[in-house]
Amino acid sequence: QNFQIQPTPQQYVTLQDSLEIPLQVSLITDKSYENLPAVSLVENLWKGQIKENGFPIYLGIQGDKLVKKYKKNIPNKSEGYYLSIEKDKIIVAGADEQGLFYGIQTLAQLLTLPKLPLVQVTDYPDLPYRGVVEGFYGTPWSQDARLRQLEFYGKNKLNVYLYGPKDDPYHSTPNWRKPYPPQEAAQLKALVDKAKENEVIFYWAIHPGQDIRWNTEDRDALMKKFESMYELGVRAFAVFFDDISGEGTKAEKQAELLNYLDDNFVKVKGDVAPLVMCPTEYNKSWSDVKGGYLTTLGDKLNKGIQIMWTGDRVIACIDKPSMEFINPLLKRKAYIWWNFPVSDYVRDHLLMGPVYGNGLDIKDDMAAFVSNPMERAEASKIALYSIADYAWNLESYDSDNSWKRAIQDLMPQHAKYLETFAAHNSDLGENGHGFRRDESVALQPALKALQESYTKEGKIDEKAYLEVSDACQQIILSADMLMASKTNRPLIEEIKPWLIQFKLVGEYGQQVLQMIQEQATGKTEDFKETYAHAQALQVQMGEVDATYNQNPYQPGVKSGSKCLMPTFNSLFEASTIRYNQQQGTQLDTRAEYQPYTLNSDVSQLALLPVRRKGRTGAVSSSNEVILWQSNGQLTLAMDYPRTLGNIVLDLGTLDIEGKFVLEVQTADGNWKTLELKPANNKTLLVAQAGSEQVVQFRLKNTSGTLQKVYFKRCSFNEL
Ligand SMILES: C=CCNC1=N[C@@H]2[C@@H](O)[C@H](O)[C@@H](CO)O[C@@H]2S1
Repeated sequence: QNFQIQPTPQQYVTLQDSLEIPLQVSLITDKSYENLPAVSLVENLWKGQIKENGFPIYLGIQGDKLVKKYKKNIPNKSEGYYLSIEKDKIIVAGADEQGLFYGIQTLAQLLTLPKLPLVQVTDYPDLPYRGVVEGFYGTPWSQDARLRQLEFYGKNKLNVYLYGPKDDPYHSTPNWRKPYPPQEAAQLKALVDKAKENEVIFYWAIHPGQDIRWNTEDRDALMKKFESMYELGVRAFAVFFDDISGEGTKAEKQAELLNYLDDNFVKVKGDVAPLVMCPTEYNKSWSDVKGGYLTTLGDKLNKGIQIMWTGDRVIACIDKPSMEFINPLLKRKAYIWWNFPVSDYVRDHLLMGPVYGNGLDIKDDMAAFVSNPMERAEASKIALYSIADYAWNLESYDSDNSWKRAIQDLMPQHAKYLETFAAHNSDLGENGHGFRRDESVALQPALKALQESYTKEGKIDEKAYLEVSDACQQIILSADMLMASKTNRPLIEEIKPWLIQFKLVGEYGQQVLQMIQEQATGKTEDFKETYAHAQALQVQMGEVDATYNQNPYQPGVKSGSKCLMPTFNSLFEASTIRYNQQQGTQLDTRAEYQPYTLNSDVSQLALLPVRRKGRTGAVSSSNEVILWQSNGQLTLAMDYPRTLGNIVLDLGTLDIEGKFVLEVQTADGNWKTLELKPANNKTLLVAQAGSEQVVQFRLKNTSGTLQKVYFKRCSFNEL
């Protein structure tokens, strides 16, 4: 059968028979359950059709005499359930109340079929905690987006949501000490209630590390803040010490504080979930095992406290070796914070592709698997759907099948169009973490064949040509249909700039195909106009990129950036070069121009992409603390000598005297030092590059020791 339960259940037996969906049902359950989320859910499935003599649905929890005879069928696993749909009754028996809720979520999915299949589902999750940490930099999700998320988590059996948006002032420095104002407090309370309805544990996280003082005053301030959150109904707490520098990074102090909170708040309250903490060294590439930070946490932190971990690098897939490295150090199973589909370091890209690359053999090595998503909440649901699938049943996870079901679930009426869009908007582009994803997978062979046959021999591979031509039509059609969609408007509004860009990519592809066709078949009279049309589309794509989603980090809108655009640009250039050779013309052959090149021996900077916007060049910023070794340097080289105006830097501190030196090399080969002056009361430094033409400039750590700085900005403009 083509219907699949989400997440894939542990055991699913169908009796090859089905049942008309009962119009009226009677709920037979222990009366003390009436306001359980599970019961409210089943009442909503048969709104108003709950009658005494209706079709019997038995709802029970292991231990109730009501489900005594199913004792053996109910899995002895937390959140497990047994669902049996029979000719004359339905039984939903949970190992606990969450399991009962999930059994009904599964029943709800089966009710979307024309008839109810007679099945027996025996199911439970591989991992005890599965969900989402709203932990990204950027615009925090809106209240409505969060309410929709919590409903989505209930449906997909995700049971944790950690509230920790870096840019929420009451979560982080300096206002973490202050209680939420009434309006925000009311909104958080609404989220706590919605989470409860969906059997989701709502974790409220605090991020005090940048300015916390290790004294009783701040410790009490933290207790007080937790108390005020407890009043709002929060029953799960987290403390994040990531992306900070200075006093707050000390492991002993962090452990002391957390143990205090554990002993004097969590254990005292009695109805609060285990504390979760996010360490300062939160990935292997940053950890200095000998330094003892991780082993201090592992040794000193109360055993019940969970410790988060992102894997071998900030952005990395999780596998067995990763877990074998960290668990012994922490002396517990790491609580995985998976940095996907978060895109706060590649903000001009959407990550809509399949979830793949995590080990299927590590269900016993992780305490949790939570995803850090994109600031675009609805668009994140494609990945979150598959993360729910993976975390519930690792061994049976199939990334492509899951991705297709995720898309079907998100836009049932436009699944084909959303799949076309998602397939070509999945890679991150160059980025400081070096993390990449597949893109345009199904079309890659044809794109490659078309590009090779034309750029090498000037010939058209007909089969590839037709396939790419059809794909371009599909792209234009998909973009138009999605932009005009009447369903899931919140998603369409989020991705609209990328849909506009995606349509232009399809149109640009069509013109480029025409260019190579006209050039290869000697129809050169039309070439000039087709060339001009392609250029007009390049200008429009540049406009979209310079208009939407402007932010100080990775501004703009990239679509089809891994395969479609590089292929189309390469064919544009090759056909224009061939045309110029044939006709003796001088048409400009540049499709997309990148005149600046970055080089660095500081590993966290080496891969950072450089972007050009108009006459401004900027190195993509990083959210992290940069370990800039002594004599380490960052250079920006020009393709040819250019006159530069200002060079602007933000290293998170003005105190670079005797630590960093900025120099430029002019066209005559000489180097000269530039004076960096504070630009305003924050941490911006500016230097005038002078009137001479510059070949390259470089920033060097001349302090003789390792420097820990931020890398918030490095930009320059051409005069
Ligand atoms: C285990 C703790 C992870 N803490 C992190 N804080 C940062 C997050 O706030 C970012 O969204 C993410 C992607 O840029 O990078 C690190 S990951």
